[in-house]
Amino acid sequence: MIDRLIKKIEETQAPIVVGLDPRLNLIPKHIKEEAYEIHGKTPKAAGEIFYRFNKEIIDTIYDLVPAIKPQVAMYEQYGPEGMEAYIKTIDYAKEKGLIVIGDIKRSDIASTAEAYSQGHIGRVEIEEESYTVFNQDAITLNPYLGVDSIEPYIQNCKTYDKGLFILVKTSNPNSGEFQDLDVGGEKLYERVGRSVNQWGAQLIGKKGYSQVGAVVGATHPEQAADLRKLMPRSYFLVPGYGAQGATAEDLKGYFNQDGLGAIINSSRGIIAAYRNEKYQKQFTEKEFALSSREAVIDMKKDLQRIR
Ligand SMILES: O=c1ccn([C@@H]2O[C@H](COP(=O)(O)O)[C@@H](O)[C@H]2O)c(=O)[nH]1
Repeated sequence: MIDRLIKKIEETQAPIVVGLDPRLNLIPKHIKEEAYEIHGKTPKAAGEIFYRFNKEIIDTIYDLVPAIKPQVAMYEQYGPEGMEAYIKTIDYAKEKGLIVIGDIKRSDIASTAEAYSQGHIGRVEIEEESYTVFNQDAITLNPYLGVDSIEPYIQNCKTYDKGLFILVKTSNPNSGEFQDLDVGGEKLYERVGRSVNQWGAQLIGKKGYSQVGAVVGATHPEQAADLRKLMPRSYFLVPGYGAQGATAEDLKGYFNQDGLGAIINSSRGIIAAYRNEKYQKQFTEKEFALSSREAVIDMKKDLQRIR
């Protein structure tokens, strides 16, 4: 996965992942009205709305970026209809050649992690048949339960060429509450970073990076520079740019000298760009996807300044 991701980053010259986090209040009226007319104001309509919205965005940005990151919470809240939209979004993005990072943040004891791993990055078996359910290339995980909770995923990374991004230093304002605690002379996030680096050492790709990467929030540049040194071969998945306030200037220390090592996420900043005055001057609400395209182009230019 990591070599495929790096190849696409090099081809597009865009270390960008577009977060597909649809919310009904961020979706253009015409899409909602058409779905409500057919399905009523139901979870079925929500699923249809999300898929149509995502598809139009994917169609408009797939040539510019290497990857998308659907956030499972947005879909899961609507039950099976929401999850159907999640799966359809993944499959469509893959058809368009995009790498898909499922933001699922799972964590559980090994025997349960095994089931998550099979469903999300492996294959599930039903008697003598086996199926791919969620065809993601990589997923996000929470490391709180320790290495035995991560091992079932590492096995599937080897078998199926998949990737992991493990929470190391998250972007939220209270991330320091536990992650910055001193644990024997270092911060907890540093301790986790060392472990992630070690877990990934067995999965280094041709380009020198591991299939096991880290989530490092764009809102903590000092900690990121520290982690960059501790975990030179881990790819960083970096949320927090745009809507959460981080800027390109904050991101310099997330990349290695080779210009690689980080992929920056923007979700609301791209999918809701049509509500931004800057793009409203060029495009109508019905042309929301063109606003998203323009926002990706602007983000790419912004990141080029610091790489
Ligand atoms: O530390 C983290 C880990 C994950 N996220 C996720 O990234 C996106 C950010 O969305 P924006 O709209 O660009 O703020 C969202 O899916 C989060 O769940 C994060 O923000 N921070």
